[in-house]
Amino acid sequence: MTVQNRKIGFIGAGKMGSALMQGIIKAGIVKPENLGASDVYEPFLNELNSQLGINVSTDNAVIAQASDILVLAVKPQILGSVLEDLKPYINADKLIISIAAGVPLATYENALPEGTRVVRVMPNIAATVSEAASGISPGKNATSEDLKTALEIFSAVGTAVQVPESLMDAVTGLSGSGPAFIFPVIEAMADGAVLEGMDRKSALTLAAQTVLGAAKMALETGLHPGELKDMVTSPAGTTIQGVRILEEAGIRAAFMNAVIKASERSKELGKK
Ligand SMILES: NC(=O)C1=CN([C@@H]2O[C@H](COP(=O)(O)OP(=O)(O)OC[C@H]3O[C@@H](n4cnc5c(N)ncnc54)[C@H](OP(=O)(O)O)[C@@H]3O)[C@@H](O)[C@H]2O)C=CC1
Ligand SMILES: O=C(O)[C@@H]1CCC=N1
Repeated sequence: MTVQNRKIGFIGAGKMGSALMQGIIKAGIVKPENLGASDVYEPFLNELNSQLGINVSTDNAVIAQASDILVLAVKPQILGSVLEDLKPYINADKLIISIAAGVPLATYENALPEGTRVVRVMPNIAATVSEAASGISPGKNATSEDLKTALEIFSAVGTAVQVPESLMDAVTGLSGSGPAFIFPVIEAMADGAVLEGMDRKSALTLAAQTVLGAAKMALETGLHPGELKDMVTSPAGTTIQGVRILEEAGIRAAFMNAVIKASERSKELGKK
């Protein structure tokens, strides 16, 4: 069964919930009238209703009851109380997809009625432009059809891969948080060119396209990033000078540590 004729509801229509809704509508896998969202902030819901044509409510119960697939997109810190509120409206006919950082599948399975089908997903904000990277782990009651459904939804907004749940915190630290590690790289590289005299707009365009092009080469050639770096660094040329500066600044350790720290925070959030 495809998601085409199923009703998908979002509990929480903040940054990630609305990014996913935009991406899903853009991909055309669900009609706006089959999408719904609830949130505590009404003006934002009204904006989503007028921009995307989706159904909205400030009452989570309304969206939960109307949905076949319920995407939980609230902060991990308030998830416990949201699950308590939702419990009366959940049964084994509904598929629950949660994108909350850190929270293990067992938390949902224990808090919701026996047999509830849950899939845990960690997407990223690039769903807005159909380029999300998502990790997906099905829970103990999820069927193979449920996994297919989750893969269909998250592949429609980018790339989605199944991962064992034990790696979901690593996915969170890497691709969930990762866009925020790369945006400053784009900004800082552009700053360098601005310092050299380039206008800000051209500098940002060239910096962002450089990151996009490098990522595309890594994905499409399948070559090791070290080999790709070697293709740019001419002997006694410009690039190797820049590479030395980055190595002196400890860029590799900094990025590794950022991913590790974010993964650790994801683990911590799951324990609360
Ligand atoms: N942002 C990202 O890049 C990513 C986020 N995630 C996950 O997505 C989830 C949402 O994150 P994000 O979108 O950034 O957070 P946001 O704060 O932007 O969105 C959460 C929304 O839920 C609303 N809300 C608060 N309480 C309730 C409630 N009881 N019922 C319904 N809605 C409520 C919030 O309103 P208010 O602000 O008024 O409290 C807010 O609009 C988190 O669990 C996060 O871990 C996963 C991957 C990437
Ligand atoms: O920062 C966070 O906690 C969320 C999860 C991954 C991206 N944003």
